[in-house]
Amino acid sequence: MTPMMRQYHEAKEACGDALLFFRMGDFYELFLDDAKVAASVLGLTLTSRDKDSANPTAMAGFPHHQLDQYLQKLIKAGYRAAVCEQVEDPKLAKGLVKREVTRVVSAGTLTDDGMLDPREPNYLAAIFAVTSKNKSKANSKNPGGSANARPPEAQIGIAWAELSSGRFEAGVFPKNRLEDELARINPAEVIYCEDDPTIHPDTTMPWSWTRRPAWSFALDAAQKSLCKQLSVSGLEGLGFEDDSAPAVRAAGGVLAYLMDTQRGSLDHFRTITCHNRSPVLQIDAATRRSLEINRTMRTGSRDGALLGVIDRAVTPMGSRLLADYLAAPLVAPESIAYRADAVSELVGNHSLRTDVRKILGETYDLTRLLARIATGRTGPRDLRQIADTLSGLPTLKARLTDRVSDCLVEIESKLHLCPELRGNLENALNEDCPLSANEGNFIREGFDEELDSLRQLAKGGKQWIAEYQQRQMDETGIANLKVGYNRVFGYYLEVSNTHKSKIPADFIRKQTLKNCERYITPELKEYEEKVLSADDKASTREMMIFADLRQMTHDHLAILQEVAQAIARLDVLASMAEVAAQHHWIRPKITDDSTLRIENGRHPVLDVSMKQGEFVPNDCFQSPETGMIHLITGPNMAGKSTYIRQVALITLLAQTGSFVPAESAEIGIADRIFARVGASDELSRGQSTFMVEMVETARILNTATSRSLVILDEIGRGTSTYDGLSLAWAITEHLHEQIGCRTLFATHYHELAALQETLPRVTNMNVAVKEWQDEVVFLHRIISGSADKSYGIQVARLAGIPPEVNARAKEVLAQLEADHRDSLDRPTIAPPSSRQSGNGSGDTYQLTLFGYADHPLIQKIGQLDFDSMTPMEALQFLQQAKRDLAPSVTS
Ligand SMILES: Nc1ncnc2c1ncn2[C@@H]1O[C@H](COP(=O)(O)OP(=O)(O)OP(=O)(O)O)[C@@H](O)[C@H]1O
Repeated sequence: MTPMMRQYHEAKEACGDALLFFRMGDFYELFLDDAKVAASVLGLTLTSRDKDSANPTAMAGFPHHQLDQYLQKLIKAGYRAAVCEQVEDPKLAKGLVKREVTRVVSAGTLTDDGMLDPREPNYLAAIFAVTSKNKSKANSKNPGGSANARPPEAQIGIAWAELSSGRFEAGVFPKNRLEDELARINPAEVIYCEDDPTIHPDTTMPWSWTRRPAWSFALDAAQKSLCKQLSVSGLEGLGFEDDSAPAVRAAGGVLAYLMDTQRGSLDHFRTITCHNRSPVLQIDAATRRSLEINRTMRTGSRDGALLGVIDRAVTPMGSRLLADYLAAPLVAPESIAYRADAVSELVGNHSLRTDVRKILGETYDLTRLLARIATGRTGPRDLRQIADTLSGLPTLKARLTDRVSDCLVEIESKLHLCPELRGNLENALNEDCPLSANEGNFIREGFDEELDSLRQLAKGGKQWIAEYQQRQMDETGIANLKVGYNRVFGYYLEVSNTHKSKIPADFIRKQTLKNCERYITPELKEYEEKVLSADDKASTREMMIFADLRQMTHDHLAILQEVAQAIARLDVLASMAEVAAQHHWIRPKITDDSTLRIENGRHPVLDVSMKQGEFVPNDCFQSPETGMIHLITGPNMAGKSTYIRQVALITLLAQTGSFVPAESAEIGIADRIFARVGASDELSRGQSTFMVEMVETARILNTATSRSLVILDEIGRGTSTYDGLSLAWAITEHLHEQIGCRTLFATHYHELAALQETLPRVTNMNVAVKEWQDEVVFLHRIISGSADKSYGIQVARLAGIPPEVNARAKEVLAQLEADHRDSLDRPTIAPPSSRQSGNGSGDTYQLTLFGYADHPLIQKIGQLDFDSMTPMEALQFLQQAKRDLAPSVTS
């Protein structure tokens, strides 16, 4: 093995399962199996080293400037990559150039702008489950209560961090909420303990999974490393009490992974937030999908989802924070009011809003710039952008003075101007700076005397060389004599063979090429010395100044992070205000009960995307007094789903502090929102559509509280009509009797309308349509009462079902309806046994699909007196009954 291959294997060993990008001169090379993966995933050409040997080594490579592009492709394909750089100047290296793995890149540890969507956070999450094996360690001081207490709910610690911003949070959650919490965080990568038998990575999820050794989740080590990183003596002060051990272990896992992969400093991780200390509106993964909060269901894109439509943020920081706000709306009325007051002020003050947005629009992504400073990956352009961002702050701060809302006052107080830092950066850096310091020439002329004089010398030297070339041409009479430069000889004079005879005696020949010869002269060498050393000295000096500026900025890290956070918050509030002002949204009244009063509400997405006035507004009034369950019937395409989603989205928006699309709204704070809307295809997860629907419904029935908001769309559709209707019936009863939460249930089972007669808090609603010449006209207006017709066949025609199929469907429908009337006339269904025994009401009600109470046969049976009948008479009665039911039954 060559020394270089030995060096390669050492590096490869240190980076585990990551593919190793090995820097060789101007190329990155991959070897052996890595090369084969790279060839297939990245489309690189597979070649081999030592082709003639018995064991050639597979290799594939690409020019160094294409690194980002290939890293991105590899990470998208679910791989991790380690970058092994040359860490000394090859010119100065004695023997083999020193190389080191400088970072390991994975989906959750991306920081390069080119690989990140500026509007999306990019979290790395770690999960740590409390299993019987590690329970005593995880929760030593709180082993789970007394002997006869119920076994404690299984728990899981989740921590999440963003390398590109320094945001770090952790919390303990019931284990059955794992998927929901991960859906809220929406991480790019999830790490978990390889020894944990209870974690089964679901590879259909949109994040990648990485196994990590158990030691990296050890409690003691986690506590120590977190305290060291955050410069605190204990984690209790940050809200992590004894019962937070799983969260601490998960956070330790995150930190260990970052330290392992980043090798550089993590100075921007300065604190960690304990998630459990500030409860939020709980939204499970299915609801998040159904409501299309971040992504649309069909295309998975941000555009068209709530987030994409209402995002008017002018900075990427604002866009990312808005995503966080929508992912975790608030439940404390005072916190909601704190934000809403600020939105209100910005809505009411047009010029303030416009000015603020204009200044914010000129700032850069301070959060990510600071992360690059902290991790030592910063360049001159980053520093210049920090200076430019700071330069907008005085006007912004001035614009925010004398504000009324506490939130804006707080934001103003956090816009630290950092005049000294700004002055230094502005004075030192050119307006147009290169990305990398190695490119040089970014320090302004006049900033540093020594640098200026070195630059002058270098420039003067080059000029001298040009003059020297001219002089030599004149003196020798060689018109095509040139001064050239290469690394081996430095400066030389090049003369073509045709002029060989004119070479003066003081030219010293250095190299013979095919058509020319190269010479040096003592005079040329003397000047070369000056020029080159001046150039070198100038770049060393420039690097020194750059390092000072970087250090100075690093010293302001904490204060600048506060500024970045303030800018992001202001941007989100101004974005909310902008949408509200543009689309005439109003501030909802937030109450602490379970009322919902929305007058002329609109769907937030359609309200923004449809032309003004096109969307038909609708009311929604729910309260314990006026009814908590709305059963909404109506034809297909009438707008049932739109309506129920609109109510859920208005509630969600209201709890983020935003205004809402309505004429007036009173929203009782919901603790959870559940949406079971539309069939989601989970075949890849091995579940049928009906199964998914039932799993999600089961979860609603098991976890909703009286303060929740539930929206259900056509529950039971994926099975037989009888099964579906029975389930929908029983689910509605359960929601009414046992949970008592606000519920909007859109359904095609018109039979459910009968529930209004016996369940006091059920109200029937339907969506108005008009029939006109066998056509159906959708009015999209929600009115009280239940629908009497489905119009499915008319809607099918609109969808392009061929006329002959449509006509036949009408015939079949007519036949079915006639049969239905003859044989199943007004059946009855008894109320649930619990209700019968519970309140003794014993009500019965009619249901056209069920029971046969009014059937003549049933009535005859009811009139029989068995005591006075002989067995033969009973048999004869049965025979006659069978004959009466002929022909359908007897055949
Ligand atoms: N209030 C409204 N104003 C204007 N257009 C609306 C309104 N509500 C719904 N629509 C339009 O009608 C279409 C159908 O709405 P929606 O999907 O809510 O109907 P639906 O009753 O749930 O239908 P289905 O029973 O077939 O699922 C939507 O695409 C939307 O564009």
